[in-house]
Amino acid sequence: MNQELLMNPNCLVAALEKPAAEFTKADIISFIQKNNIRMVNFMYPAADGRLKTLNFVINNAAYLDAILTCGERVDGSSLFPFIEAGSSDLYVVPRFRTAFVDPFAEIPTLSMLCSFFNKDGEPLESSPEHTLHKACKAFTDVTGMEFQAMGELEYYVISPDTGMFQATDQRGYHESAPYAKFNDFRTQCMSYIAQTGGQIKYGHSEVGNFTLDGMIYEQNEIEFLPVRAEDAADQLMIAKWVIRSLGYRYGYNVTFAPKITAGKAGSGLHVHMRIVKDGQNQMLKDGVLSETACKAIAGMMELAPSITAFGNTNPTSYFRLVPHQEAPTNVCWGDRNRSVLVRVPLGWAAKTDMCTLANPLENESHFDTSQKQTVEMRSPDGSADLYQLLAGLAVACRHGFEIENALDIAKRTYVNVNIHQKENEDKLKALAQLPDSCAASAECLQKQRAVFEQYHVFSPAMIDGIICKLRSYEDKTLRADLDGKPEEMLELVHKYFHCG
Ligand SMILES: NC(=O)CC[C@H](N)C(=O)O
Repeated sequence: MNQELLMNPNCLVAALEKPAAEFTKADIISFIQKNNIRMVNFMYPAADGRLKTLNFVINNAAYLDAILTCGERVDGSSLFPFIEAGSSDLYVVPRFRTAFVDPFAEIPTLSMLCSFFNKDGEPLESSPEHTLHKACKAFTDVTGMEFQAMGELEYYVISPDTGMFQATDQRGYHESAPYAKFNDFRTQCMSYIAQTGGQIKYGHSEVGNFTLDGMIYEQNEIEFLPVRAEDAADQLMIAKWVIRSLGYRYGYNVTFAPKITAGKAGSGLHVHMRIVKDGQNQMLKDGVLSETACKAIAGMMELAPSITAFGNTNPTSYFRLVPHQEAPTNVCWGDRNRSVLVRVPLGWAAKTDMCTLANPLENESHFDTSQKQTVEMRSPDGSADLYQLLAGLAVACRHGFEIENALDIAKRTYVNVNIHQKENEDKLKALAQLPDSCAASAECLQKQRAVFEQYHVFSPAMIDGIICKLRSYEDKTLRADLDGKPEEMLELVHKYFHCG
C-alpha cells in the first residue's frame, strides 16, 4: 500500500484507502453507511474568520444524497458584510476532500468545509476561499508551477497558576513537563487535528511563558507540513477550531492574539512556502537557493507593506512587530535569521548522511532531502484571514516572476546579520519599515492594490472592504500613545482576544 496512506490518522483515508483529494460523493456515502454516521455538518469561514456550522440529520439515503449534491441555502448577509440583506441568499456546497469525523460530536458526525456560490450558481467572487483559489490558479498560469504553503500556529494557553514547577520566564522553548503545563493538551489537539486531515510536522512549547494576575500564560506551537496552499488554509482553519474547542472542554482559555503584553513574546502565524513543479521542490538548485526562490522572495519584499493588511488585521497586531521579540520590523530577508521578514531556514542541503553518522549501524539512505527547503514569511499573526493571507502571499510570489528586476531586489534586501544589534545600525536604517498600524497597512494596500486585483484575484470590493475595516480602527499613533501604559494595552488585548 502507498506509504502515505499507511498509518494515516484520518479514518476516512484509512477506510477508503485513497488520499482525501480523491474522495467522491459515493465514497462519502459509503463511509457514512458503514460507520453508522448519523449527522452531517457543513462548516464554512465567515468574514469574522471563524468557522460556522450547519447541522443535518440524515433523514434517509435520498436526503443525504440531496445535501451532498445540492448543498444548502444560507443567509449571506449574516456571514459577510459585503452582502446586502435585500438579496442575501447564498449556496454552501461541501468539498468532499475536506471530510472528517467530528472528534467532539457525541452523535457520530461527518463534517465538511464548504464553498460559497451565488444565485447564478457561480463561485462567490468575494469569498476568501475563492480568492485563494484564484490566486493559486494565477500563480500556476504565470509560472507553470504550484504554490504550496504551511502555517505555524502559535497560541497561548491560560489557566490558574498553582505555583508548582514554575517555568522560566520567556524560556519556554521546547520545554517539557512538568515545567511546561500544557503539553498533554497540545498533543491531544495534534491528534484530533491529524484525524481531521491536518498534515502536522510537529508541536512544542514556545518561548512565551509568564504569569499575570495569578494566571499562567504558556505559549505553544503546532507546525504543519507544506501542502497545496488551498489545503493549507483549510487545515489551519480546522486546527484553530479544534484547539479552541478542546481548550473549552479542558477549561483552558486559548488565544491566538498577536500580543498580550509588552516585553513578552507575541504569537505569530508564520507561513512557509515552496514552489513545486511536477512534484519536485524548486526552492534549491545545486544545493543553494534557486533563482525561482529568489524571485518569489523579491515579490514578497515588494508587497510586504500590504501583506500586513491581510495578515495583521487588528491594532494589537502592530504591538508584536517590535525589535528583540523574534518578530520582524523591516523589509529584508536572510538565512536562519529570526530578525528578518523572510527567513530561509536550514534545508538539509549539506551532503552528509546524518542518520548514518548518528547510527553507525545504518547504511547510507540517499534520502531525497531536496523537498524540504522552504522560505518563511514571518509578519503574519493569528488575526489573519487565512484565505486572504495565503492568497496575498501567492500574489506576492507570482509578482516576483513578473517584475524585471526581481533578482536585484532580492540582492538589495538580503541581510546576514541581526539587524537589531547596535553595530548593524546602518544596515537597519537602509531597510524599509513594515507598517506600524492598521492605518498604515491600509494606505500601503491602497497604493499596491492593482497587483492584488490583477487577473481578478482579489475583487475591488474585497480590497475596499479590507481598507475600510483597517482605517476604522483609527490607530495611526496608537503604538506610541500606549507606550508605558500596560493597563490600557491589556484593555485593547481583551477587545481582540479571540481574533481570526
Ligand atoms: N521561534 C520563533 O520564531 C518565535 C516567533 C515569535 N513568537 C513571533 O511573534 O513571531
